[in-house]
Amino acid sequence: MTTTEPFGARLRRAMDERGPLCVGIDPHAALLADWGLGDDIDGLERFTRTVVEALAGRVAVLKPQSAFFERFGSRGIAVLERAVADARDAGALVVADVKRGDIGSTMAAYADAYLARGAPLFSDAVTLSPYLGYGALRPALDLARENGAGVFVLALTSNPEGPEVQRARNAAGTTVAEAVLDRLRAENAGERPLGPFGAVVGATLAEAGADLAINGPLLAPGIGAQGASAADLPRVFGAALGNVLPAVSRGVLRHGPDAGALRAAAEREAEAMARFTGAGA
Ligand SMILES: O=C(O)c1cc(=O)[nH]c(=O)n1[C@@H]1O[C@H](COP(=O)(O)O)[C@@H](O)[C@H]1O
Repeated sequence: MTTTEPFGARLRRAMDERGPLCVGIDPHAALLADWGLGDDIDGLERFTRTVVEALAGRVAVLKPQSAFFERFGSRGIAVLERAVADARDAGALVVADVKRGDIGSTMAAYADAYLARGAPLFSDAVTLSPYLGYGALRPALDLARENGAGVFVLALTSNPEGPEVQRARNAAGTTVAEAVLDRLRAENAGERPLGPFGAVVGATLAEAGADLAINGPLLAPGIGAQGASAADLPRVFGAALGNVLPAVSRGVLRHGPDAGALRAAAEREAEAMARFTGAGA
C-alpha cells in the first residue's frame, strides 16, 4: 500500500475496516464552553487535540470544519494544520471541509492549498462548491486525481435553503443537483472499487429525487444536531446505501471532553450506520 493509492480505494477500505462514519471536528463556541474551555486559541487547541487523540485511531474519516479554525486567524489555521497532520498520522482519512469554489484560475490556487502534496494543509479530500459552474472545479479535480486525493462536491445539501438553487431546472428539465451528479458519474466511470469524486447529499432530505449511482462516495451530513438519524439513510439513499459516508459533528462532540465518552459515542454511531447501510464493521 502506498499513499498514492486512489482516494476511493483508501476510503472503501477505511469504511470496511473501521465502519462507515465521518466525525466532524466543529469547535463551536458553545461546545468549547460545554467542555469547560475558553473561546480562545488555547481552548481551540485543546478541543481539537482531544478529538484527534480520541478518534483518529478509530474512525474512518475526520472532517475538520475550517470556519471554526479561521475564526482565530493564523493561529487557528496552525491548529488546523496540526490536526490534519496528526489525524492522518494516526490512520484516519481527513476531509478538509472548506467548501471552496471559484473561477478556474483561482480554483487552481485553492487546489494547491489542500490537494498538492507537501502543502501545509494537504488533506485526503476537500469539500467543493460547484455554483460557479462544475467545470470551474477542474484544477481541483485534476490535482486530486494526480495525488490520490478526493473531493466531495455539494449536490443536495442538508440545509433547508438548498433546494432553491439545487432543485432549479435548466431548459432541458434537469435540476442543478442532477447535473452535478451526472458530471461526477462521468468522472468516476470505470474506477474500482469506488471513484474519488464524491457528492454531498444531506441525510435530512425527504427524498433524493435524483440518481445517486455515481460510483463515488456520498457524504451524508445532517445526522444528530440537524435532526436526521441513521434510520433515515435507506429512505434517502436507496440502492446507493453502500457508498454512503454518514457524517456527524455535534452529535458526537457533545459527549466530550472525556476521551472514553467520545470514543463510545463514535462507536455507537458507527454501529448504527453500519446496521442501516450494510457497510463495514
Ligand atoms: O459539506 C459538509 O460537510 C456539509 C454539507 C451539508 O450539506 N450540510 C452540512 O451540515 N455540512 C457540514 O457538516 C457539519 C454538520 O455538523 P453537525 O450538524 O454538528 O453534525 C458542519 O460542519 C456543516 O458545515
